[in-house]
Amino acid sequence: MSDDPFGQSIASLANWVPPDEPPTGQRAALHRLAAAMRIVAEALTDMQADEADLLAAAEAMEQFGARLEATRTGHRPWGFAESAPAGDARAMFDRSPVIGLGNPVAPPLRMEIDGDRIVGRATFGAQYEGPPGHVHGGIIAAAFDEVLGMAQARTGRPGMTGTLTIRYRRPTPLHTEVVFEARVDRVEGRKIFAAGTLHAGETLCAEAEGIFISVDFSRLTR
Ligand SMILES: CCCCCCCC(=O)SCCNC(=O)CCNC(=O)[C@H](O)C(C)(C)COP(=O)(O)OP(=O)(O)OC[C@H]1O[C@@H](n2cnc3c(N)ncnc32)[C@H](O)[C@@H]1OP(=O)(O)O
Repeated sequence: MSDDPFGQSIASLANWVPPDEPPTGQRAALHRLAAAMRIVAEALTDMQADEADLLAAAEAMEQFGARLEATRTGHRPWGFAESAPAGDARAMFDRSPVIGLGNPVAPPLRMEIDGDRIVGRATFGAQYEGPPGHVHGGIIAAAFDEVLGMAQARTGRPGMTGTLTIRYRRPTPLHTEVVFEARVDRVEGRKIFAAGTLHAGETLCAEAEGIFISVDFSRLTR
C-alpha cells in the first residue's frame, strides 16, 4: 500500500484504479481473521458447546480484543467503507459492512461491474436470518444500498442515498447464492434514480428503487 488515497479528497478518487494483486502480509491475515470470525458468528446461532467452552472462548476473545484495541491509531483507515465514493468495485473496501473482506459483519457481498450494470453475489449464512430459513429484510436493504450505490457512482457524480424503496416479493433463502443487479435509470439535476433486483435462481425475491443525491464528498471528510 504505497499510495494512501486519503491524502487526497474523496472527490478526486473517482478515477483511482486499485492494484489487481491478491493481498499479502498483514492484509491477507486480516481477511483470514475476519473469515474465521464469520464462521464463529454463524456457528453461534445453533452450536451446542457447553458453558465452560463458551466462557474459555469469550476470555480468549476478550484478551485478543484488548491487544488489538491497544494498537488502534485513531486515524482514518486506508480505503473506503463503501463503494459509492470509490467508483470502482475493486477498490479497497476491507472495512465495508457489506462487501468488506476485513469486516466480519459483512456477508461479504461480491460485486462486479458489467457495462452499465452492477452485479452482486452473496450467500447469506444463518447469522443473517430474519424469517425462519430466510434473510433478514434489513440486511437485504443494506445489500441493495451497496449495489445501487455503486451503479449511481458510475455516473461520475456520486451521491448519498436519499430514498431507498424495497419491494419484498418472495422470502430470500439463506445458504444459497443470490444475485443482486442494479443500474441507473435516469439523472435529473442532482438526483440519480437507480433500480435493482434480487434473484435466487429464477425467483425474483425483491426489487429496489433508490434516489441518490449528488454531493460534494470532500465536505464529509473535513
Ligand atoms: C463518504 C460518502 C459515502 C456515500 C455513500 C452513499 C450510500 C449511503 O449509504 S449514504 C448513507 C445514507 N444516507 C444519508 O445519510 C443521507 C442523509 N441525508 C443528507 O445528507 C441530505 O438530506 C442529502 C445529501 C441527501 C440531501 O441534502 P441536500 O444536499 O441539502 O439536498 P437538497 O438541496 O435539499 O435537495 C436537492 C434535491 O434532492 C431532492 N432530495 C433531497 N433529499 C431527498 C431524499 N431524501 N430523497 C429524495 N430526494 C431528495 C430534493 O427534493 C431536491 O430536488 P430538486 O432539485 O428537484 O428540488
